[in-house]
Amino acid sequence: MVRERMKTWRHVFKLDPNRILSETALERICLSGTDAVIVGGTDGVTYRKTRELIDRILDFSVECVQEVSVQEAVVPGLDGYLLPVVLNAGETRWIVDAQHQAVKAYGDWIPWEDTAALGYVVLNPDSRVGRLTKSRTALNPRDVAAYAHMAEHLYGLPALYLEYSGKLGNLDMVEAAGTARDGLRLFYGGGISRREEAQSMARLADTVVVGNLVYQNVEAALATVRGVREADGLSIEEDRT
Ligand SMILES: CC(C)=CCC/C(C)=C/CC/C(C)=C/CC/C(C)=C/CC/C(C)=C/CC/C(C)=C/CC/C(C)=C/COP(=O)(O)OP(=O)(O)O
Ligand SMILES: O=P(O)(O)OC[C@@H](O)CO
Ligand SMILES: [Mg+2]
Repeated sequence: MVRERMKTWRHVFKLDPNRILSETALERICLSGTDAVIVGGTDGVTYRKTRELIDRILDFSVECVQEVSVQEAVVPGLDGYLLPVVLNAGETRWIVDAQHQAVKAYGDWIPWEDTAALGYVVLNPDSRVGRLTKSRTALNPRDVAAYAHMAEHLYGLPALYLEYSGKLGNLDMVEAAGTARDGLRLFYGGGISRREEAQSMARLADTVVVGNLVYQNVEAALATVRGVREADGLSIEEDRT
C-alpha cells in the first residue's frame, strides 16, 4: 500500500517529465539513497514523456510513484499513484472536478490500494501550480493549521503537502502544520537549494521534497539527502545498513 510505504519517506526527489535530465544525473539521483522518486509536474506533462521518464527510473531499484496532474498521462502498472487535491484552490476543478472526471473515466481500473490522495496547500502565488489552480495563498500559520486539521479529521487524507514550489517556505507555516497534525503525514516541498535547508525542513516535516534543484545542480541535490539523514542523526552509510 503506497499509503503505508510513504510513511517511511523522509526525503524524496520529484522529477518532471517535461524537463531533460542526463543519464548520469538520473543515475546519481536514483542511487542517492533517497527514499522514493515522484514523477510529476504542472506544465507539458504528457503520457509519452511520463512513460519515458518512468521507464528510465525503473532501471533502478528506487521506489517510483506517479503524481497524477493530467488524467491522460496516467502510466498503468506502477506500484503507487499520488492524486493531488488542492485544498486552497480558487476553482473547484482542482479540489474535486478533475478527480471526479478521472475516477469516472478510469472506474474499476484504479488500483485503490496503491493510490493515495495528497491534500495540497499551495503557498507560492507565483509558481506555475499556484497560477494554474488560482490558489488562495494569503494565509497565516493558523490557516495552515486549520487545513491540517481538516485534512486529517474532516477528509481523512493520509497526507498534507505544503507546496512552495520554486521558493523556500516560511518555517512558521511549516511548524504550524506540523504541530496541528497527529497521524497525518506532512510533506514539505519548495525552493530547497542547500543541504542545510533540507535539514531544517526535515525537522518540521515528515517528508522533504526536492525538485528544481535536480535540474540546476545535481551535486547540491544529492547533498539534500545527506541533510535529511543528518536531521535524523544518521549518515547515508548507517541508513543503508
Ligand atoms: C490500470 C490503470 C489505468 C491504472 C491507473 C489508474 C489511476 C491511478 C488513475 C488516476 C485517476 C485520477 C483520479 C487522477 C487524477 C486526475 C487529475 C487531473 C487530478 C487533478 C490534479 C491537480 C489538482 C492538478 C493541479 C496541479 C498539481 C497540484 C500538480 C501536482 C504536481 C505539482 C504541484 C507540481 C509542482 O509544480 P512544478 O511543475 O514543479 O512547478 P514549478 O515549475 O513552479 O517548479
Ligand atoms: O521544485 P522545488 O521548488 O524544489 O519544489 C519541489 C516540489 O514541491 C514541487 O512540487
Ligand atoms: Mg518543479
